[in-house]
This record gives sequence, C-alpha cells and structure tokens, in this order.
Amino acid sequence: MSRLIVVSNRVPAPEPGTPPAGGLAVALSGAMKERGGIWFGWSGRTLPAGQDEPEAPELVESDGVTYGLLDLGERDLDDYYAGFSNRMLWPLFHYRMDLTEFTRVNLGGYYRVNRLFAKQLLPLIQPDDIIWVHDYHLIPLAAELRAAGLQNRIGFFLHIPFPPHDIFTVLPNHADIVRRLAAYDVVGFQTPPDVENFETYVRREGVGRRLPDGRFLVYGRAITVDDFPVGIETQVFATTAASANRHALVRRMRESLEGRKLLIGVDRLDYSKGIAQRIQAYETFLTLDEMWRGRCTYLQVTPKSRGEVPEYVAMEREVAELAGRVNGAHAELDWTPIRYVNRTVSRNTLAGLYRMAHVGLVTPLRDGMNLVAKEYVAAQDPEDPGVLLLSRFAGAACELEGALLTNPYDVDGTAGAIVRALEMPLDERQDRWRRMFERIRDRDVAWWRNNFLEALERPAPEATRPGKIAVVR
Ligand SMILES: O=P(O)(O)OC[C@H]1O[C@H](O[C@H]2O[C@H](CO)[C@@H](O)[C@H](O)[C@H]2O)[C@H](O)[C@@H](O)[C@@H]1O
Ligand SMILES: O=c1ccn([C@@H]2O[C@H](COP(=O)(O)OP(=O)(O)O)[C@@H](O)[C@H]2O)c(=O)[nH]1
Repeated sequence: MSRLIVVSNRVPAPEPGTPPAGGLAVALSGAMKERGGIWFGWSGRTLPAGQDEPEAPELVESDGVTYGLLDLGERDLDDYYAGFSNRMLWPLFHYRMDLTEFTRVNLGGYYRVNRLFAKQLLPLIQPDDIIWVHDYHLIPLAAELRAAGLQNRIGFFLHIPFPPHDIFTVLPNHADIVRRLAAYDVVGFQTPPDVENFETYVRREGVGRRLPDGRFLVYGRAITVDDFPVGIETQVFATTAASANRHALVRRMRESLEGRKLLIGVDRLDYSKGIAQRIQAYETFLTLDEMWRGRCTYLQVTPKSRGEVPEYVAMEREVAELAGRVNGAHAELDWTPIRYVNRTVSRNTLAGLYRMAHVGLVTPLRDGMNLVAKEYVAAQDPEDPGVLLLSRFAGAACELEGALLTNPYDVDGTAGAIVRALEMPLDERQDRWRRMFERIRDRDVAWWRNNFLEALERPAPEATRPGKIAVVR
C-alpha cells in the first residue's frame, strides 16, 4: 500500500484535545487515524512580523500520523485565506455572488501560497506516495507540483458545493481554475448535482466532455470526476452518544430543561448556515402555536469562525441581536426560548446534546455536506429517535431521505415543519430514523476514504496516461 499524503489548509493541532470545529478537520481526523501517513497544511500560526516565508514545515509525530505544519506570513493569510479563499471562492461557491470581493492582490496571494505549499511539500514526497489535496484553498496545488516534474497520483476533494455554470463564470479566472483542476488524476465532489454542475461547465465552455468509460476529458487530460459523499465515524459516534449521560455537563443540561422539549442547532458562525432565518422560523413557530410557548427550548451552539473576514463580523452582531430580540419579546420569568452559545463545544458533549434533542435543526442556505446532520442521526436513541429538520440545500439532503426537508428561505414553511417535527408520532420517527441511520452506517467516513483512495490508486489506462500540464501565470 502506498504512503498517503493529505494536504489541507486546516490541520488540527496534533496534541490530543479538542479539534477545531469544522467538518473537514473532523472527517480527515477519522481517516488519518486509521491509515496514518503525512498530513500537511497551515499550522494555524502566523510568522513573526518581517518574515515572509517559513524555512521548513515543522514535523510532529502523533498517533501514527506525521503532521507537516507551515506557519504563514500575515500578508499571505490576508490575501490567500481571508481574501481569495474566503471572500471570493467561499461566497461564490455557496451561491452568494452579492458577498464576493475579487481583487488581483488576493488572487496573486492565492497562487503565491499554493506555490509555497508545493515548494515546502516537495522534499517530503517519495516516488510511490499518493497525494490527496482538500478543498477550495488549494485547487492550484497539483499544477504547481506537476510543474516541478511530480508524476505521482494526485487527487482533489472539494468539501463545498460546485456552483452552476452561470455562477461559476462570475469568477474572473474560472478558466484557469478549471485548467489547474485538470492537473489532478481524481476530482471528487460531495454530491451528484455538484458533478452535474462541473459537467455542464466543461461542456458549455467547450473545454471538455465525459468519455465513454465514465471519466472526463478536461483541457486534454483524462481524469476521474465523481461524487464521494463524506461520512462520519457513525458507530463510534452512536456509542459515544449512548453513554454521554456520564458527563456532568450533559446531565446538567438535561436537568435544566425541566421536561421541556429540546431543539438543537450546531453551526460555525457562517452566513451559509442560515442561522438568522432559522431563528426567525423559530420565532414564527412560537407565535403560530401558543401551546408550545414555555414547553420547548432551542439551543444554538455557534462557535465563532473566520473573524478576519468582515462579513463574518457583521453576521456575528446580526445573529446575537436577533437572538436577544426574540428572547426579549417572548421570554417569561422562568423560561428563555433560545439559548445562544458562542463557543466551541466538544464533540463528546455534542453527542449527548444531540441525543436529548427532539429536533435537530440543520437549515443551511447552502452547504457542501453538513456533518452535523449525520451526527444528529447517529446520536439518536433507536427506541425514541428525534426528528432531523434538514435544508434541501445541504449536500446531506441527497442522502438523508428520511429527514423532514425544508426550504430555509421559507420562514413560515420551516416554522410549520418545526410543529410537525415536535408532533410526529413514534412509529414515523422510528421509520425515518432507521432509513437514515442505515445509510450513514453503510457510508461512514471509512467508506468515503476507501472509495476515494481506490479511485486514486487505480492506474490510468496506458492510452490516456496524463501528459504534462502547463501552469499559466
Ligand atoms: O477552516 P475554517 O476556515 O475555520 O472552516 C472550517 C471548515 O469549513 C468547511 O467545511 C466543509 O467541509 C465539511 C466536511 O466535508 C462539509 O460537511 C461542509 O459542508 C463544508 O462546509 C470548509 O470546506 C473547510 O475547508 C474548513 O476547514
Ligand atoms: O461547537 C462545535 C461546533 C461544531 N463542531 C463540529 O464541527 C463539525 C462541523 O462540520 P459541518 O460539516 O457540519 O460544517 P462546517 O463547519 O465544516 O462547514 C461537526 O463535526 C461538528 O460536530 C464541534 O465539534 N463543536
């Protein structure tokens, strides 16, 4: 078996402890624990002022994994991470053209940091290694590695949606991004609609087509393009949830509910997650149905995220004000309708909270997958499961057909769905839960990893072995 090198912008701290909130780090931690290898990426640290480039990555061994951690300069982080990745690609790929900001400076920083990653990674790569690159921050990485002569198999997985042609072409350098994507051997998306969007793009732009053997010819290279829906460690998570009552914090939470039904939302503070629309739907629900007043509590766990990006700062204020206003308008002396927690909660505690919640509110406006949806299902008590209220615009909706699907832009419709979830009879809840659980049990994080790596390790047919790819600067 070849050695695996995983590359992602976000790498959790190797020391045991709480991993950062974020589905990519969570999904890959499970996969890396099982297979080992090198995990290369940004350390989360900034270089001292005046130093532009790290000399070499810091190498840390932990639990069979070698972490290669790069410190980045402040300017690089501004241009590449906060700038092009999170003010252009992130909003655009989540269908938010109104929030994009394109600048040549940020674009230059994006290519510069990808070149830096390639330069620092190259000395660690051996001829038989396979390389698996993750997410929108690092699309150009394979082209940089190829330009340095690397022949290894390189795969890419996009954790966020791939948008429709009309949206993607808003990106001024869309052609160059897809040309660089073609330097990979395997390109994985979360869902079939993402693959369709990619196919439509290459067809309409006249830069590629699907081949009779199912692969894609893109800019003259034959590559595998497919959907690989990311999963969770389902059985482990279910076991953790079943025994979560051991934790004092989980027990205290249960006691504090005083018999009220719990609704739970868990999201990074991100505009793609639809938190404001969800709070509005909850408020509408409270006014729709008097009988639920004082009989339910909505817990929203929302760790802060990407504080260096102005849209996130604005949103932090907006959501806090909204939650405060709803509580001010509806609270009683002995009842607070919304508990809004602005910090990271450990996944062991989350498992217990999911299990005690009658409704899981997962209502993003757009999401690549959404692991919280799968974790909520995994955590349920099979005898008395809760109901997952899921946005039709989350990637997870393609798989979890037992969920109660909702359109998060339809606040009244979501409010009605909350009533339906709270009043759903036991046999319907069990039937819906069973179908979802079977799916996430069969397609867990190991299934995702193995499926992708099998595609990556499969040698290309001789006749279509990829040639050189030029990097256009
Ligand atoms: O690294 P950050 O900027 O702090 O952001 C955290 C991560 O957010 C995104 O996660 C995505 O991946 C999940 C797992 O595949 C998926 O379920 C979710 O829908 C995506 O939004 C982002 O894509 C990661 O790169 C970030 O690390
Ligand atoms: O306080 C928190 C909030 C979230 N998470 C985890 O962060 C991940 C979020 O992944 P998801 O795919 O839902 O969204 P993303 O943040 O990656 O967009 C899930 O595994 C959550 O359990 C966590 O550990 N603590």
